[in-house]
Amino acid sequence: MKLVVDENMPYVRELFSDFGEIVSLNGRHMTAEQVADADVLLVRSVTKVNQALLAQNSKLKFVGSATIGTDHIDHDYLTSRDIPFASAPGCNATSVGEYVFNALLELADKYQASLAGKTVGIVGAGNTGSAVAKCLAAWGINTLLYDPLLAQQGDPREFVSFDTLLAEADVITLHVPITHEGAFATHHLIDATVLERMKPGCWLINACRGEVVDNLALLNKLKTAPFPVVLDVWEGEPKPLAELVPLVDIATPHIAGYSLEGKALGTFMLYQRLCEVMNTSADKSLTALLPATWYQTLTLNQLPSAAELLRLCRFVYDLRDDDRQFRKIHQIPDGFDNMRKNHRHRREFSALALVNADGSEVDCLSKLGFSGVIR
Ligand SMILES: NC(=O)C1=CN([C@@H]2O[C@H](COP(=O)(O)OP(=O)(O)OC[C@H]3O[C@@H](n4cnc5c(N)ncnc54)[C@H](O)[C@@H]3O)[C@@H](O)[C@H]2O)C=CC1
Ligand SMILES: O=C(O)C(=O)[C@H](O)COP(=O)(O)O
Repeated sequence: MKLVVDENMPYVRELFSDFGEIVSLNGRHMTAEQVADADVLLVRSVTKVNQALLAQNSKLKFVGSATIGTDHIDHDYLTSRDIPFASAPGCNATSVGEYVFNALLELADKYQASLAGKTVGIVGAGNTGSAVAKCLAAWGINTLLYDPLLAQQGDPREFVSFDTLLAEADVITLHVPITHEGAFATHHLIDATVLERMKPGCWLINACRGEVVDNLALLNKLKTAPFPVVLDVWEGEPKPLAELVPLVDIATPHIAGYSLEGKALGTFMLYQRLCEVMNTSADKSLTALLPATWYQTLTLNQLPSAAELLRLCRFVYDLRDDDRQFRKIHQIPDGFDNMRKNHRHRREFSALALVNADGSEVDCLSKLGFSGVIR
């Protein structure tokens, strides 16, 4: 069999070599000719999988996307061709949760604000929104959930209306798929009108899809009445609105989900699904592939202060490094994609084990709400 795969997918060879020949390609520029004789196609979010890409291929047996979002997939077309499809729901949700938590700590530090008194409005309470809520709950930070679809489905959590969210949230963080139709379409959910209705000085974080925020409206707002903004995703990726970048507090190139664990789990979930489709047993283990837990000696108080918590979070993942690099490269041709391709995968908190200088175990990470072995 021939497997055509996105070159930015870790552990593909370890997991898929038994199935046949692996051809790694640039996902953004994959062509119909390149996939014409593929038996299996494995992509990430930058490959549009549709009739234009697949029309020349009559032997495709499986398409997988190692991502949470599937807006790049023409599901109707795959169904019409009877081609099995799998994505990786939730694979990098912890990574997004930790990114947002780190971003909040950075903003609090920059503006000398306390997170304790803030109310964080989470738009979309699925896997990534819930991961954010978990981090915040562990620190006693008040959250509001807005998710009319889950509310309608009888999810037992408490939900608020969009009006309440706008009226009460000091921070709004976005965790919805990009959708263009229906009562709850998310395209430009945050537009000029909504930006005016947010509480003055409300912080805004977008780590879902760029088009959920009207970037031009945001630019105009920031020019006249600046407020704290974190953008991991941009309208028009890989070419973000150049004028917008200097006006936001933290700017990164769609890497909120780029923990090693999150990316690896995405690949692994496709491996499991392909094994099912091919009726073969999935005998490989993700744990065996991931590098060992790492250890570090840090001196920490039993209950870290906000400053100490920030130091700890920066030790695991220093968001400022990605922000600094992104500001340098975002206008260079291919800068956005090259930064993503060469991104040094950060580990999640679950991969961290800490001991105090005296050798005693540190349990403060459990306060963060992150699962994992703390030593
Ligand atoms: N920046 C990054 O690296 C990443 C971005 N993403 C993006 O984040 C999105 C969300 O991911 P998950 O939370 O895992 O998806 P999910 O499917 O678990 O949750 C999404 C939630 O949004 C809700 N929703 C849909 N329309 C809504 C609306 N108009 N208002 C409020 N809620 C609405 C749904 O009911 C659902 O509960 C993905 O679709 C993807 O586009 C996901 C992973 C990484
Ligand atoms: O999982 C998703 O959904 C994402 O947005 C991905 O983490 C984005 O990464 P790439 O698929 O573009 O590498």
